[in-house]
Amino acid sequence: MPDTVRMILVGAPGGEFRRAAELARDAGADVAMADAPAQALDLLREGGGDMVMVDVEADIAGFIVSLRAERFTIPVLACGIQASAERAVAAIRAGAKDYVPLPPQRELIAAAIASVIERKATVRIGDHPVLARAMSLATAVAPTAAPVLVTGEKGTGKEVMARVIHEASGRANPLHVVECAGVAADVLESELFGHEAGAFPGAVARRIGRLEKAAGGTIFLREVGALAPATQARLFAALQEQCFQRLGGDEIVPFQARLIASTSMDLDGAVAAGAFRADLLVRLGLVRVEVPPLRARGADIAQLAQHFAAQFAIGEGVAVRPFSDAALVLLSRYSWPGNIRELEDFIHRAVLLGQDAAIEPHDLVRSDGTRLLDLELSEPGSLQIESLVGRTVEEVERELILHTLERCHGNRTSASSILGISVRTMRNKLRTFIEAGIAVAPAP
Ligand SMILES: Nc1ncnc2c1ncn2[C@@H]1O[C@H](COP(=O)(O)OP(=O)(O)OP(=O)(O)O)[C@@H](O)[C@H]1O
Repeated sequence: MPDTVRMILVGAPGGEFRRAAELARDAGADVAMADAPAQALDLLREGGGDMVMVDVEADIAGFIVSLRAERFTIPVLACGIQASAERAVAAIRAGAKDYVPLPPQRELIAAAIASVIERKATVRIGDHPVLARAMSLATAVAPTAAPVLVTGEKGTGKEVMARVIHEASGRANPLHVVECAGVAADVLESELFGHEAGAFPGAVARRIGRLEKAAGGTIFLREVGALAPATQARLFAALQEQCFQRLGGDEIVPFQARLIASTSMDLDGAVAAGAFRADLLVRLGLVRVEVPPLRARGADIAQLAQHFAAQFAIGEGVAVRPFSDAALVLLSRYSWPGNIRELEDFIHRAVLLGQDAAIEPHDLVRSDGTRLLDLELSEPGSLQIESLVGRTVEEVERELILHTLERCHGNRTSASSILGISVRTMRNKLRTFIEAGIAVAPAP
């Protein structure tokens, strides 16, 4: 089932608010109506939510204080019928993300939903053998209940892979995405496990956590390596016992969600450094799916670029333009440290800025204006076999490993995936290089 955005709309039922709810539903949101902020809080505690839209005449400041006290981190939008500029500004000062005037305009409601919730594409572009290997493992494991750890550099498509697994699993409940990085440990614990009234000073009522809500579906923990030690311990116990308790509660809640976690960190290294629990890693990583970096995906780069160019051109209402051959060669020579997300951004700018009939090399620029042409690029063309003649296999292998590792910014897992060797073999080789006094790119 595709992911939906759950929106709580707070305002007097009927009239413009009902129309706003209809438009939000048309834009793909699952909308629940509440008469007042207190009822919205009840809805959130029971069923959660992704965004709230509140009548500017309501006590938005008080509502936002309650949300924070109960550790809800969802965005709030203000809306109103002919509200004064002062009221709209006051709502934004109180913490609302934006103000949407009513009567509602279809485009504004759709844009509000899209701007607050970055909806992730489930479309999967690319058929490079390295990706195909990862994909066939992902789909083979999809129908089972086994936890899956999706690894790979930032922006490679780990969340897209999690969605592929979820959709292939045929589970009815949608995918619940929980961001683990950059979220305070106590907020994340409430988000995951829920809490009972009185569990902590702001907990005025019971809240159902994501693990409970995702029963029968899939919970996706983004950047699981960022979990605080206490949360790691709680999650391990929940996986081990197949049940957990809400914070401050005694009731035993069964763990009925399929767990997928992602990481761009070297979690084996984090275990060795004592920053991540070894037993939790064993549980999470029962099956590991490695998403390859974009630079290792050959012709997929052009395919993805063409897909994004068409998608952005349609979105921006401009003509879809092809890439010149020179632009495609250029894209294939860059190392894409930010992977698909970086490619997406480059193509978006090219679509907006380009003036020619085709997208040309000079249209490919970074956000700071630096041209892709001026960035560090690999040599064009195929492997220079001639230059290898006269060298030993051992020397060539060593250089290949060291160069690949450098291109992967020291990421052992990515480099071994590109080279088609196990991480263990990679580590053993690197150890022998270091012992021989050869410099090796440090792990990120
Ligand atoms: N195969 C694909 N086809 C089309 N778009 C893709 C594909 N894979 C990834 N993307 C797009 O690339 C961007 C990054 O993907 P995603 O968020 O899944 O990466 P990630 O590895 O989870 O990122 P992070 O490490 O930052 O959490 C998204 O906008 C996504 O839609």
